[in-house]
Amino acid sequence: MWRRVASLSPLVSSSKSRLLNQVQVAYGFNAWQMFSTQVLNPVEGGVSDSRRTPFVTFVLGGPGSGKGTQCTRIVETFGFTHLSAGDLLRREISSNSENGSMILSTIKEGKIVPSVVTVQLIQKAIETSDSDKFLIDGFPRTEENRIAYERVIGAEPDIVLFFDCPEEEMVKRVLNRNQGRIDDNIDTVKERLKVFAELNLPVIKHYSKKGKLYKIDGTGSEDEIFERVRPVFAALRYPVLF
Ligand SMILES: Nc1ncnc2c1ncn2[C@@H]1O[C@H](COP(=O)(O)OP(=O)(O)O)[C@@H](O)[C@H]1O
Ligand SMILES: Nc1ccn([C@@H]2O[C@H](COP(=O)(O)OP(=O)(O)O)[C@@H](O)[C@H]2O)c(=O)n1
Ligand SMILES: [Mg+2]
Repeated sequence: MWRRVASLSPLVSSSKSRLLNQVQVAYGFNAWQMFSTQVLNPVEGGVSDSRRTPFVTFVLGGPGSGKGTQCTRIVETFGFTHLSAGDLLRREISSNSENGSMILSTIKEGKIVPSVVTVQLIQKAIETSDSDKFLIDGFPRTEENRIAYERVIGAEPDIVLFFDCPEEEMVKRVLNRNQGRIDDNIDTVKERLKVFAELNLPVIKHYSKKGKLYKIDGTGSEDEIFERVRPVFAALRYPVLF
């Protein structure tokens, strides 16, 4: 059995602020095994207590809500490894993989790439990293994404951040993003907002019900928003983190 002890004080669930204490999370025998920092050592007499599973944060929010920007800040301050689902998919396009043209047209239309593709990319990125704490940004976008991840990885995320931002502000930010993205145009943004409301909000609701959701006000300056994010991570009492 792979065990982890974490004490969390989430600030916000869905609508009301409430204090939660997640004291122990125990996972079964699953894909996280490969993250043990020590392996069974018959010479020294067994399994070390320092075996750990990675700490996973899903980072959600509509297009332009500031997920990537705040992930960069969390990485700088708390040392997480940032995995952006969108970046992984865009990398697949540039590497001319067999799925490249399908991914390109899906992103162009503002639709969602089949979960099997995205989950495989995330799984590979996790497996080839020696980090033990990940921010998975822009994933899961749909209930199908979420269920596929849980099935393949064999675990739920530890916490979920949701950047809540008015549509008007998100549109403004995306149209000013200037990163040469094929989906940063008004028509695709409209579709992405629709997809967000229809398919991503149910995922957010799911994690809210489970007491894992931290809803962050995504308006204001980057610094102001980070000051809302900081306490979430500062409150973690998890030996792997600090
Ligand atoms: N608080 C903010 N105020 C204004 N612009 C922002 C803010 N946070 C991020 N941005 C800008 O908005 C755009 C979208 O941010 P990004 O982090 O890429 O969002 P997401 O990953 O959620 O789509 C980027 O150009 C970014 O520099
Ligand atoms: N889990 C995911 C994440 C992104 N994507 C695709 O990639 C596009 C860009 O995702 P992104 O996370 O980089 O976009 P932003 O919300 O950061 O603007 C999405 O609009 C989808 O077309 C997906 O299909 N499935
Ligand atoms: Mg992003």
